[in-house]
Amino acid sequence: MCGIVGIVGKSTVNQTIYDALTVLQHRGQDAAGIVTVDVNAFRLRKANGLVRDVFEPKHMQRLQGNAGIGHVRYPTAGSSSASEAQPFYVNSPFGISLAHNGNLTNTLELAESLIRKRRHVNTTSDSEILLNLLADELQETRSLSLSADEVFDAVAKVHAQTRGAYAVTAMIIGQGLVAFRDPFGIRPLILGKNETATGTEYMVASESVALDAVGFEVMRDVAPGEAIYISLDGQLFTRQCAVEPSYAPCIFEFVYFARPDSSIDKVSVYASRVNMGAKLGAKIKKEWEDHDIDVVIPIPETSCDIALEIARCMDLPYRQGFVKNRYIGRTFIMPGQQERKKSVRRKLNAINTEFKGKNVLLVDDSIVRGTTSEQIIEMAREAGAKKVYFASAAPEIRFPNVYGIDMPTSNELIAHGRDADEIAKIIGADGIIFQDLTDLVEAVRMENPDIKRFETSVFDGHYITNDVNQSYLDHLTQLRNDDAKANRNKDIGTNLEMHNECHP
Ligand SMILES: O=P(O)(O)OC[C@H]1O[C@H](OP(=O)(O)OP(=O)(O)O)[C@H](O)[C@@H]1O
Ligand SMILES: NC(=O)CC[C@H](N)C(=O)O
Ligand SMILES: [Mg+2]
Repeated sequence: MCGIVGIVGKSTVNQTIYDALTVLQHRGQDAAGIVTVDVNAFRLRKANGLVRDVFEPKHMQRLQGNAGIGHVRYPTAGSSSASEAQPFYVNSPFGISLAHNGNLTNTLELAESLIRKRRHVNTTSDSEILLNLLADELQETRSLSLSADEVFDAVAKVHAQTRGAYAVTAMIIGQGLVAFRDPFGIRPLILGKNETATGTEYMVASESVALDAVGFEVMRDVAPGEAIYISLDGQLFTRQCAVEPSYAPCIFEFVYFARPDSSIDKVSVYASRVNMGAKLGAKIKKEWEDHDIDVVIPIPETSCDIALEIARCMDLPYRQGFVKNRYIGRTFIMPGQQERKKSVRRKLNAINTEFKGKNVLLVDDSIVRGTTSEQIIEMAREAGAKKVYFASAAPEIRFPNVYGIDMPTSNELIAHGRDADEIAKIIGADGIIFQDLTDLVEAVRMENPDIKRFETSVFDGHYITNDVNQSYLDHLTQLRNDDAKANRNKDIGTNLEMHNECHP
């Protein structure tokens, strides 16, 4: 899940984009990039690493201009190479730079069609393909100065060819900023503004928290299939560019990805998590009527709001029994299983007194590979817990994700082909309980009943874009299982990469 941002401002935007990316860091820890438009040239800095490490003062000084886009990356296609960090750049027409959150599902088909059009894609990234597709459609216009309608026509043609999930910001030299969201709105995108003495500044971002952090006011979510165009002189245009748009936002944004202080599609992420806690608390009370739980303990950080509500519903004490090292990032979005495994104990440590002699209910937002739960249960026992129960605010994750979450192979999922008892046995829990899917959907929908459905494929195997079959999933397994990724990334660093980087 990456984070994207785009701004057309009235003064230099480098610091604003940087600040926005720092609050979107939870969406991608692998690489970061910013492109600004300095008169008629792009200024680019992108590299592997966290935002605070990628941009040194010397880079910031060169990122001049009143408009720009930014990206934080969590790779879900291609490799982790710095050359696949975003934004991507293509020189024709105009000069376009693009940042993408999501994952395309017809990448191969699109790559072939681009080859037939004599377009070259230099990396294995699906986002570079998306950029070339947009460029190719804009090329068709032949205008030297684009109208908003010409930009929207190009986006409509991109929609017609592209399958999968994509929220995009793209900067076109001499023209403006275009942002669009796939026809199901799988990935989030929000629009905001800032009134200044010299006019209105506009900004789009993955989450509202990015607007809050830089003092922009939220205008509204970008609708599924909709495109936003902001000319460099600051005029805002919008148009629906998809033929049959319909809301199906990814439910995992609410479970795990997004920050609780964000609002996505008019749903407060925090409120949806509290609702998840209420639903799960009610289920535990009903199904474990004679339970012997003494205390509810969250597994920081994402599950804290959920666990607190479970404790309240069950009339049990809530204790923060694990301390999180604030300098270690999110475990699940780390690139390899070894690194993920090692990081759990470096990240979380138990306060023994909260466990000694007690029956504890550990709460997490989700169990994906079981990396966290298995180790955390072991830690709870080492800290002296008598019994360790486990509650997951998401149902069993049994199917791969193809829309921008790196869960490409079912074999890596602990719940794949296993029932709750078998999962409890593997992670070493005395009992386990999962949220029902209908309750999870309801927990989010309660905050915005206008959303009729969500993208829930990891739980039910139903892929909203209707183009995902077993042979596609097998292909993905080959391409993106942990071993394949590790092999592919072995050469990184020795490869010659073609991207603009600021030399020391
Ligand atoms: O079953 P697993 O494969 O371990 O994945 C699930 C865990 O990973 C995430 O935590 P993470 O540490 O990424 O982030 P957080 O601090 O926001 O909870 C999520 O909140 C679960 O705790
Ligand atoms: N998580 C994402 O949104 C990833 C975007 C894109 N597919 C990449 O791998 O760079
Ligand atoms: Mg967690």
